[in-house]
Amino acid sequence: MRKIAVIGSTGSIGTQTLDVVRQHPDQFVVEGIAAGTNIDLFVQQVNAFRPKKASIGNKQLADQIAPLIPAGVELFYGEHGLVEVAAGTDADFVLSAIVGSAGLPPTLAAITEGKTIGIANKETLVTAGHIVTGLAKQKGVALLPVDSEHSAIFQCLQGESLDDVEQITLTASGGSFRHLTREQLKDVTLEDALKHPNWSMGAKLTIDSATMVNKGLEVIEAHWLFGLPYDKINVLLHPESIIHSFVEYRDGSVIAQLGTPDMRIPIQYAMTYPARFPSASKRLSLAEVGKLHFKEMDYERFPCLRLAFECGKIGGTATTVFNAANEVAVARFMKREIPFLQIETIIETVLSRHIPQQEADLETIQAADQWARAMAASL
Ligand SMILES: NC(=O)C1=CN([C@@H]2O[C@H](COP(=O)(O)OP(=O)(O)OC[C@H]3O[C@@H](n4cnc5c(N)ncnc54)[C@H](OP(=O)(O)O)[C@@H]3O)[C@@H](O)[C@H]2O)C=CC1
Ligand SMILES: CC(=O)[C@@H](O)[C@H](O)COP(=O)(O)O
Ligand SMILES: [Mn+2]
Repeated sequence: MRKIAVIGSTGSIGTQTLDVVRQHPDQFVVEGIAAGTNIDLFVQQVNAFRPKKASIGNKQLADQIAPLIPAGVELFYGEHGLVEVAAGTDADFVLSAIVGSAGLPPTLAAITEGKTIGIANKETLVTAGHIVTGLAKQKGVALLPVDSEHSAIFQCLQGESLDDVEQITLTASGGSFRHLTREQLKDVTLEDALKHPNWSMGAKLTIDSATMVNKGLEVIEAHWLFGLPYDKINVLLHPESIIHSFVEYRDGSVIAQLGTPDMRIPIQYAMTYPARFPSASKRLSLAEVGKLHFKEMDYERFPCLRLAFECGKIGGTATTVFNAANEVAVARFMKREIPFLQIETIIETVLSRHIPQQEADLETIQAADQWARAMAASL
């Protein structure tokens, strides 16, 4: 029986993780769950899974739901609660699935306690990749990818040597506006941005996919997860999201991972690794799909991807600032304060005012994150 904790249990990844638990009740027990504001779903989850520890976004929400929490479940709130759920139970596997760099403290706490991490929260690696991977190495902790592209690469690397890898290619759907020109992007709405062509995901990630920031975050995530230099990481437009990513080896062989766009497949793989369990997910029929399409990335059309590569190569606090500026810009777009194209303007402007610091410790990273947030909010 694997004991798990889910950080971000009410979100897209969190609910699908709990679906996997429901499909394999004899394999998993939920020791902890943490969420933000969705108290109705959170209370349902607490009553269904009876974790030892549960945490909600803030004290006010905790007081509101306390009478609905069954005996035997300890209720926490806020950042302290996230850390309690991530690190303070008997769970041996923690699924890190909140959104944004808020995922950093609980992920570091779980690693410190030696827990295996299923890492969906890419912002954690982009914000402090060297700290997260350094601590994981020191503690002998596995960071198992959940992001579909990284799970694909991880699967393609099984039994292979990294020395034989010529390059890896992350596929990109192109997002909600892939058929639009930059001129047409001036007038797009929030509602349109939230319609991803292939995946059902949280709002922030869906917007990131439309700006191609998501692929930029994923390039940096791949650098940290697989220890590859940026010139070995490639991106290819693939509108169907069937080939989730692939690895090219030095003998000319290419190994790809394919599947229907269903996150329960990579989530379950991380939860059961190195075993594979049965899954109810829809099977891929290539005959039904018929054709797959591919196109070189256009870095003029998607400047945020170019910026992400640049920040990744600079390293240090550059990626921290890239991520934090984006988080604030996306939140502002979702509040309808700024038009879509200003997301990239804000990221670019904040980066242009930042002097990156190398080999930054956690305090320096957090200061850079806060500075970028304040700057992005003020523009
Ligand atoms: N969705 C997907 O298919 C994929 C997601 N990812 C990554 O996984 C992460 C989660 O994405 P996704 O599930 O789509 O996001 P969602 O917005 O759907 O869910 C986010 C979850 O985090 C919780 N949360 C957010 N902020 C806080 C906070 N400060 N404290 C406590 N809980 C918080 C939310 O709680 P509540 O809703 O209750 O407020 C919710 O449970 C992101 O980093 C994303 O990039 C990666 C690959 C695929
Ligand atoms: C499902 C998943 O992994 C998302 O991160 C996905 O990558 C979004 O798709 P695109 O960024 O390719 O549009
Ligand atoms: Mn992805």
